[in-house]
Amino acid sequence: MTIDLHAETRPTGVDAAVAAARRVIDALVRAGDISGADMADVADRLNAVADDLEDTAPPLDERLVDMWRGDGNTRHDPVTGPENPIAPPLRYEAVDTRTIEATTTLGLPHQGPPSSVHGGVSALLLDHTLGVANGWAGTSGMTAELTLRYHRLTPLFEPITVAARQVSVDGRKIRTTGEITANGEPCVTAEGLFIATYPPRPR
Ligand SMILES: CCCCCCCC/C=C\CCCCCCCC(=O)SCCNC(=O)CCNC(=O)[C@H](O)C(C)(C)COP(=O)(O)OP(=O)(O)OC[C@H]1O[C@@H](n2cnc3c(N)ncnc32)[C@H](O)[C@@H]1OP(=O)(O)O
Repeated sequence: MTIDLHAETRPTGVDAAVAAARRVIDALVRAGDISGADMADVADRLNAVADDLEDTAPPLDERLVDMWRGDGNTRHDPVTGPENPIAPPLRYEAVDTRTIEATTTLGLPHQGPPSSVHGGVSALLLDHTLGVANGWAGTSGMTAELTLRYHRLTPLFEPITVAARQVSVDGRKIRTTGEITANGEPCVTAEGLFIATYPPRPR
């Protein structure tokens, strides 16, 4: 089974609220305590929003079933999910039948070294992108090993491309490679071993 690469971001519903939350996260990290904003008031207003959401949320098991409906890609993951405010979000394009890529620009919430992407964020983006490349190529699995090499700093504030390719499938062992590039230069390269299995989706 191959998967859809695009979880379209909708202009309404939770996607719109999640896009607003991403703006809030970015603006808070940007503002810090040297901003002129009244942060006590900001905290009150954000807590009021959270109170409203918590009061109206469905039971957790109901939401889990909703999140995992269908058999293909999901809308909630922390890398591409239009329903997840911690997702940048990446939007993949097919390069060929086994290779995908996405271009994005990250900002201060994902900072590690000064003006550079946190190494753990790079690992997150690559783990997921390798996993989706497997889904795209037709044989999915869970990460058993992920080996990363950080060649140079990955910049914030300018476009970076995250790409992955399924290299081989040998029984249950899936080997997949990937990279993050900026200006065509590799910043991080990845080699992954995935095992073809997946926990059952909540139904
Ligand atoms: C299948 C259908 C799916 C459909 C989905 C379609 C939609 C797709 C859409 C969107 C894609 C989304 C993409 C998401 C991406 C995110 C990925 C993650 O973050 S995954 C979470 C992090 N990974 C874990 O938490 C794993 C935890 N570990 C485990 O569960 C097990 O250890 C597991 C599954 C990795 C292996 O356990 P075992 O019991 O199933 O398999 P054993 O029998 O131990 O090993 C099988 C073979 O693999 C080797 N193997 C296993 N682990 C190895 C390792 N670490 N290094 C080397 N070899 C290993 C073994 O030596 C064995 O080899 P020999 O058959 O004997 O030759």
